[in-house]
Amino acid sequence: MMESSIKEIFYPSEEEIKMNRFPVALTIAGTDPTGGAGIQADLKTFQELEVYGMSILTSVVAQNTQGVSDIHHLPLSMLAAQLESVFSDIQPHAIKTGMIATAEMMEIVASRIKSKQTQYIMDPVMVATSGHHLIDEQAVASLKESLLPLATVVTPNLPEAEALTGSPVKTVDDMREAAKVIVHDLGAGSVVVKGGHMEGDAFDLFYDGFSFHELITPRINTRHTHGTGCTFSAAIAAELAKGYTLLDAVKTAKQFIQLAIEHTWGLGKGNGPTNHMAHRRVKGAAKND
Ligand SMILES: Nc1ncnc2c1ncn2[C@@H]1O[C@H](COP(=O)(O)OP(=O)(O)OP(=O)(O)O)[C@@H](O)[C@H]1O
Ligand SMILES: Cc1ncc(COP(=O)(O)O)c(N)n1
Repeated sequence: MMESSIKEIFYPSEEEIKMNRFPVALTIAGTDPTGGAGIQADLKTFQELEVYGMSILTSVVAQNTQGVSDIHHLPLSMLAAQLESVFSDIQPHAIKTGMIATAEMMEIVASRIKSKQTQYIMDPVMVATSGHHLIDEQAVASLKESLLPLATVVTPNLPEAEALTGSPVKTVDDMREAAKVIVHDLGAGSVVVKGGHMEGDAFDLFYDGFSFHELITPRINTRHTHGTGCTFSAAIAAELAKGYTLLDAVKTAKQFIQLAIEHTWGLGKGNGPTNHMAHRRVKGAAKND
């Protein structure tokens, strides 16, 4: 009895194996030794959403809930070698990129993603919550020209939307304008402009090039929002890897991050990480409402 129940829970069905549709997601990002952001947060999120996670490191970051103390960018040859290791063996159904600090790194990643028919989620990580810059100034141009046009969806917060569009993004109207520029001028397939940095409700705006969808949840009054953007975009990647539509994936990711923030453990002396397991506590949480 025990044997069969374990098998049911942890192993894909014969059907899933046959269909080769055991969902696989890949994150290409930096690290966070305290586990709240970067590839650590991405892999936790993939796993919680029952997607097999793979990860490629771009930079090793010495950071915690109080800030970033040092960053080591991996040699370009190591980035290329990791990409070859993965793509020569296991094909992901969705690829997510987070922190990619230099233009050279972005060009290497873009050349591999371009050759893939896969969903690509770009989290345009630029500045950590602590204020530390995680990307070179000149890399922003490469992010816009090489990576962004490949994205199925891009998930800028307000400062990142400003950096991408060159215009202030402070109000909902600004968010709408920025969303149109990011899709129609910069070439992203779709965009979620995240309103975590605004006052009032946690208001995100999803734009797919045709219609706007407002995703609004009550703002949680907490300082523990380290890695919220990483976790949110990783959740979108997981849901797309499972075959859900873009709108359903974004809705599920919104629910996931809301619970992760609401049930934070408050770890660390600064801005603590979210609780990637929180969704398990909500019995029968709707997958997509
Ligand atoms: N205090 C909060 N309460 C509820 N939702 C929040 C809160 N802060 C952020 N969010 C939500 O978390 C998600 C991530 O948005 P946010 O603006 O924090 O991204 P970010 O700045 O890129 O995150 P980070 O840089 O910390 O990884 C969005 O869905 C946003 O609405
Ligand atoms: C490797 C990595 N990627 C992304 C972030 C942004 O997260 P936050 O804005 O919460 O610091 C980070 N701090 N570290």
